[in-house]
Amino acid sequence: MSRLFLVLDTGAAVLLVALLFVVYRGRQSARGPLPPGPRGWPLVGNVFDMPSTNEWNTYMSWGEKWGDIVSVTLFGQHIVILNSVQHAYDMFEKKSNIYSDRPVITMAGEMVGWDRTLAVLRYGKRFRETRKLFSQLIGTRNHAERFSHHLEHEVHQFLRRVLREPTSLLKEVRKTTGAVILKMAYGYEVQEGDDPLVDLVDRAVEEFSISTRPGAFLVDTLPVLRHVPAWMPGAGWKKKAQVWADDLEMTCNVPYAFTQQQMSAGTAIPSFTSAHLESNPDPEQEILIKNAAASLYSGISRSRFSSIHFFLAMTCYPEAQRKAQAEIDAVIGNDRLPTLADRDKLPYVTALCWEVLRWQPVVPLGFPHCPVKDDIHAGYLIPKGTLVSPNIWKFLHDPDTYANPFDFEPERFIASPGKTAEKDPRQIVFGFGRRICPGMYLADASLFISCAVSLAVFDISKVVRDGKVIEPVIDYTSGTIIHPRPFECSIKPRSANAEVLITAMHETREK
Ligand code: HEM
Repeated sequence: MSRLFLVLDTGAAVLLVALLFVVYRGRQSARGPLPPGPRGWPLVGNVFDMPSTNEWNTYMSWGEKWGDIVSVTLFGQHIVILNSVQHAYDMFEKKSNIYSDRPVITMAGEMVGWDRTLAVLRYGKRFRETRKLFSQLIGTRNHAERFSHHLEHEVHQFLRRVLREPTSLLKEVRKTTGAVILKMAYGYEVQEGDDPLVDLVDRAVEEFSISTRPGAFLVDTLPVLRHVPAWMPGAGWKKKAQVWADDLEMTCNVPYAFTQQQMSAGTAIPSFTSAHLESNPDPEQEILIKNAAASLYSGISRSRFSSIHFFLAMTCYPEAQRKAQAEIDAVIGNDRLPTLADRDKLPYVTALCWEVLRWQPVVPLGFPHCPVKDDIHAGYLIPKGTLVSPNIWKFLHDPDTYANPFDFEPERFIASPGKTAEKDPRQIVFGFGRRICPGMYLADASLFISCAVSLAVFDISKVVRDGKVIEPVIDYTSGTIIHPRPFECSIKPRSANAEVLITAMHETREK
């Protein structure tokens, strides 16, 4: 008897699900068809189709099968992937009044607390206020250039440390990007050796990257799970969320308190926080300033990983490296280092930096934009709240835009008789519309200066061990922000003169 009930119950449940599915599909078609995509299952949708590594490749192959706008669902959440940059411009820029919101991310945003920072903030008054503060610091090319001495100083420190310890490249890149942001945001000068604040910020940034990784936490798809008690077996992620929330809280408060204390002592170095605290001491503003300063952190990892991509590219493509060095030698000579002001005189080095951005974009799928209301785009229904992800990686490897897209060829950005330059990748790599990366000028300037001075003084090559050349494996992590897995490279001064130059730059600054 009980088996009969079980069969009836199961049968009824299946019938109900099927009915809901038909009604649901019917409702969709009444409003317009959703973009095509792999066929999912009732209720769970495309759970079994979603890739867990190199997502951008799978999405690109879906594009070849279903077209430039592909849609899937996960437990009822619509996800749209754009495989043509034109759709990204048409939706995020031309219809920016609709497509400027962000999705609610339960784990990273609500539970850890990153929703106080710009990248995760929903569109609205708070977003506009934070973005405005942010833009006042680094929103234009002029702002970035105003920081050129600071950028150059940190990069010279980087050269000196790498000269001393060439095998600790990753650690030194981390320290340099941390130092740039901490000084700009708080007027904090990092210490020699390990710096507690760089370590703290680094930890929080790593946790940001893990917690915003699409699909990393089931609670993002089923938000009701956030009410599961932390003691329940399998709820270890809740403890993790608490530890990460504490780290983020400290990352916001500790450097902020440092600036306040320096200001009271009259010893503060001018910074984003000190400037805003002086002009706006009211407590409501204090939270805004704290959150805007903390928003700077989330950008650190992107700048950092572009520098790592540069070292990987130079290890793999010695020909491009030689051409860039020849340009620096001819234009700058050997008795000084290039500066940001030399950029216009170094077109090949500039093109090489653009190619680093294009070759392996650090944010391959951008951050999702969400429409605030239903939209009909290219004849398809894009329901309110859909996660719309631009496949930036595909845009930058589209053979219609870039010839031989998988090769590393800086020349593609230099026009020559009978050949026009290919599209500037900065029009793609930094995202779109009202959510375009506000750190782009700073990122662009930092990448140029760190590439130019590194090329001026170092030879970067493959490691040779026991007479055998070690080929670096080009393999990437997954997630919102990606970076290459550890690889070996040899970094040596180009000449005795280069070595003198690195030391001299440091000593001149110290006097
Ligand atoms: C090569 C380096 C960088 C790349 C490739 C990059 C790329 C991006 C992309 C693709 C987005 C999403 C844009 C969109 O939603 O359409 C973004 C957003 C953002 N970036 Fe960057 N970024 C870089 C460096 C930086 C730096 C150095 C900072 C800060 C110092 C920064 C701060 C931000 C912030 C705060 C957002 C969120 C903006 C918003 O949601 O309104 N980024 N970035």
